[in-house]
Amino acid sequence: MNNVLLKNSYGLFIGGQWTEKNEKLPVLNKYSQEVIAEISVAEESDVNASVEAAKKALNTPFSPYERFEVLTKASELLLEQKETIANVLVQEVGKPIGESIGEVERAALTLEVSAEEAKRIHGDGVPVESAPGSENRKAVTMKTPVGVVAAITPFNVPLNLVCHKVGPGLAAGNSVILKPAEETSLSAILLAEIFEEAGLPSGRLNVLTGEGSEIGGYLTANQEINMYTFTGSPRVGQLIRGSTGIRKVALELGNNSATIVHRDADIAGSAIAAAQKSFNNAGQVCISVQRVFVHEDIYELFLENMIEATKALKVGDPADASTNIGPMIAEKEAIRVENWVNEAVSQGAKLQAGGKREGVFYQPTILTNVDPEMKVCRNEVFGPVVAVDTYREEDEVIEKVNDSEYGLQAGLFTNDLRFAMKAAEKIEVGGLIINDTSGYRVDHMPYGGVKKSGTGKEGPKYAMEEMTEEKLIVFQS
Ligand SMILES: NC(=O)c1ccc[n+]([C@@H]2O[C@H](COP(=O)([O-])OP(=O)(O)OC[C@H]3O[C@@H](n4cnc5c(N)ncnc54)[C@H](O)[C@@H]3O)[C@@H](O)[C@H]2O)c1
Ligand SMILES: O=C[C@H](O)CS(=O)(=O)O
Repeated sequence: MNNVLLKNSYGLFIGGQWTEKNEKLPVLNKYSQEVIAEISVAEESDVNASVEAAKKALNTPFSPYERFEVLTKASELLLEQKETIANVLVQEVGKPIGESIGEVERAALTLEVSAEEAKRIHGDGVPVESAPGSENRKAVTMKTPVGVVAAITPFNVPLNLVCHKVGPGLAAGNSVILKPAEETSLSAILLAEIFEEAGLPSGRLNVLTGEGSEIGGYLTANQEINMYTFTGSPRVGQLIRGSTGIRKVALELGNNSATIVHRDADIAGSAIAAAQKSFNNAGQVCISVQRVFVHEDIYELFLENMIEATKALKVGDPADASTNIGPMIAEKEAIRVENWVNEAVSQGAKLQAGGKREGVFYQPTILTNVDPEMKVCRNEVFGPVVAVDTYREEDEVIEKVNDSEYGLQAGLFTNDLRFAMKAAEKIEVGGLIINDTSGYRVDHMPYGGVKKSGTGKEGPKYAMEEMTEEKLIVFQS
């Protein structure tokens, strides 16, 4: 694979200007651990300057059709640079090249859908005249931008999850201040360059890089920001919720996703799907399959198939097209996963595949004989580990799935419509995927969790609901 021609260092993007700072953070190639570029570290004054630039930009009209044009152009430019940007994802995330190309394609689609939604923003007619005494009135609602939106994003899907905030944010008529994850900020910076080229008015998108704990504090303290949209860990999500008062907050947080494989399921198909969705992006996906519940009648055969599919996965250089699983984001994360698996084994779990770490790599790992209180079941692993358990009764498995503080998505393999309907009613998640795993997502669908998995929905149309205010206008004649 060709090396991308990245610059040595990148600046902040504020009010349409790129500003280099003296203080820098390195971005590592997660496979080689070499520095690929440096990013500037924003200070409080930069945060405040970006808020001023964002507010100023709101004073210049930016019509829905203009937003449509800019977002469409950005989507096209992203696709034109697909290979280059995928190459950056390979390096900064350690994501295998096939998946990285897939992420760029999805990101372009997210922007395209956002562009389309920009033309569909509309309010409603409200029949106030039907209330006694209001016969001489008429009312409509208008959707107005919330104003300045701060978007804070995680390391694992650093381009598409940024597009899920910037796309709807701009489409809804807002200005956006983006704070991408420090480990993987380069793709977000390249996206800002693309928006510049696409003709986005100055100040509508600002990018601040640096340590989240510091910049996050400056962002939440700034009272001129109208809304926060955050994707990341529940810990940080709670911090943001706790420090933003009555302002709007959308939170897309973690999960320990479950998938049920019922006795009538396609055993081989579900086992292959579960293996793929447990381990893609080294399990660093919020809807990654972490807990599988298999009906007792098919358990042995399912497990055999899943172990075979898992052992066929190749771990290695993410730039190599034959690689399925690359490095984790950092060695300390691989060590954490290793500790959790070792602890589970010491508590009685059985290793069916994997269980070994080599530096920043952790092998795809299947555990059985698990207990719900083990960390690998109770917590979010965010690594290539899956716990496979059994069940006998429908109500029992629904209870097992719901025995979680999270509730983002779940999967259920069955052709039994009655069970599927019951599961749809009883399973506590934002999305239930029938005949596929928890790991299914297309970018225009409503996506978001219940319980500790967050509040608010993404998918451009749904995110734009969150990023607009519904204003009522009443006319009296
Ligand atoms: N629900 C979803 O759609 C979704 C998608 C992807 C990832 N995630 C979750 O994200 C987590 C993994 O990502 P991560 O490790 O990058 O998460 P993280 O919470 O550590 O970081 C996310 C972002 O928050 C910033 N940040 C850190 N401290 C902050 C603070 N005090 N105030 C404000 N911002 C701060 C970081 O710099 C980063 O940009 C997992 O829990 C995963 O499930 C959820
Ligand atoms: O990590 C969670 C992501 O939202 C999943 S996806 O990449 O959007 O499918």
